[in-house]
Amino acid sequence: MSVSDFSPQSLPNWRRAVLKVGSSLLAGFGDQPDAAGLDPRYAAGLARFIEEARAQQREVVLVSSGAVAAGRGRIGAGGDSLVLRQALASLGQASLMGFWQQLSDRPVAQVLLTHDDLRNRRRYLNARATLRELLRLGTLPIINENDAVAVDELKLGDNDNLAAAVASLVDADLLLIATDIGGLYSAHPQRDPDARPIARVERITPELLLAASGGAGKLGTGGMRTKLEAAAKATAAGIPTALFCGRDPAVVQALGDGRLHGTLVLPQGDRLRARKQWLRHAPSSGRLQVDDGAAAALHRQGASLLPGGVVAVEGDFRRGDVIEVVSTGADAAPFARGLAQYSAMEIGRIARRHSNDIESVLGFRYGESVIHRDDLVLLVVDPEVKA
Ligand SMILES: Nc1ncnc2c1ncn2[C@@H]1O[C@H](COP(=O)(O)OP(=O)(O)O)[C@@H](O)[C@H]1O
Ligand SMILES: N[C@@H](CCC(=O)OP(=O)(O)O)C(=O)O
Repeated sequence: MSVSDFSPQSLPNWRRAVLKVGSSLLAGFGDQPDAAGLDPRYAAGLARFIEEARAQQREVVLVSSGAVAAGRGRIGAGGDSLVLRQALASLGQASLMGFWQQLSDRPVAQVLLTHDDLRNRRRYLNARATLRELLRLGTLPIINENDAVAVDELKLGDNDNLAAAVASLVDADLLLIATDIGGLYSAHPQRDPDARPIARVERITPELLLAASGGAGKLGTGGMRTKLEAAAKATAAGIPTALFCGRDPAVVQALGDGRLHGTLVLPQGDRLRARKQWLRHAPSSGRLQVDDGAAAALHRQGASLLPGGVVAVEGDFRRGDVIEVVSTGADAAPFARGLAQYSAMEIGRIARRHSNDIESVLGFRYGESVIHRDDLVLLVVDPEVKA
């Protein structure tokens, strides 16, 4: 099996990507690994890819495994029980961050998440706001599962699935999964000599999942199966997913030039359409009445709803709920929907106020808008604005 099994194809155009780097690229192969058991021989190329992407005005959120391997390297513990892995992850996480910091020109920022954080609407929005802010500040956010507290139902289980969840969380337009093999094969490539490379996947079928179920490498958690599961989640949200070998400098270099040697899993529909479709049909928990100025701003593509334009609040919704937006006047049919950044009670207090006053009125602030433009969908097109 070699990387040249996968002939090049165009990578979809992207502006924000989530890059997942598995333990198989960070540890377990060095004759002289550093004190934490991590070895930069492959990570350095991936860090360079991230820097070059930033230079092209692209944003990358990194999901990095390797804490357990780093912890093991530090104290040389054998064994594989869950609680030992949790302890090793705690021992290794700081080393993992230090490792990436040494390879990166920009400040790195650690975000540890569990499944629970992503299921809970408020924590989901908070994590999203933090990640957006970290990107705005020009830092490199690095995400890992919060292994010390995550067991069973709290756990996403593997970083491939975590990366897919993060790709939706940050509205990425590409998920990149770097691993130690060229891409997806029709069977376990190290065990089946007839395994064929699969460069393009239109739909993830049960047969494909079965082909990918042969288990992980010696350091990895889920093998190809969890990568395909992650790709299924991301592509269902409209995010194309690329699987490639992070060990081959030529493959990583080509990626920066928009060429993929690996497996591309195609999105099921358009990313924005998938999200907007959801916003359009999710049950709403309340309404905001807005003045003409705000209505006109929302009709112009790209505007968020600011508290100053809100005239009245109806319903008892919470931060993160879907709400409708209506104009004042006789015709009260909603013309937009979106996710509330603040609860009904909070919006009641900041309505008609300038965004700069939010903090002094509420004592805290999640952001300047009551509905962020990324979370807003227009239901009707205003003919005057369109013309
Ligand atoms: N059908 C398949 N195609 C490619 N790799 C497979 C397949 N089935 C199992 N694998 C295994 O999955 C491994 C990659 O997963 P894993 O070890 O979990 O890596 P990582 O640490 O990068 O997440 C490969 O090295 C290979 O041994
Ligand atoms: N959170 C764990 C990684 C779990 C995991 O999914 O590992 P991998 O299959 O190498 O991506 C760690 O940092 O070691």
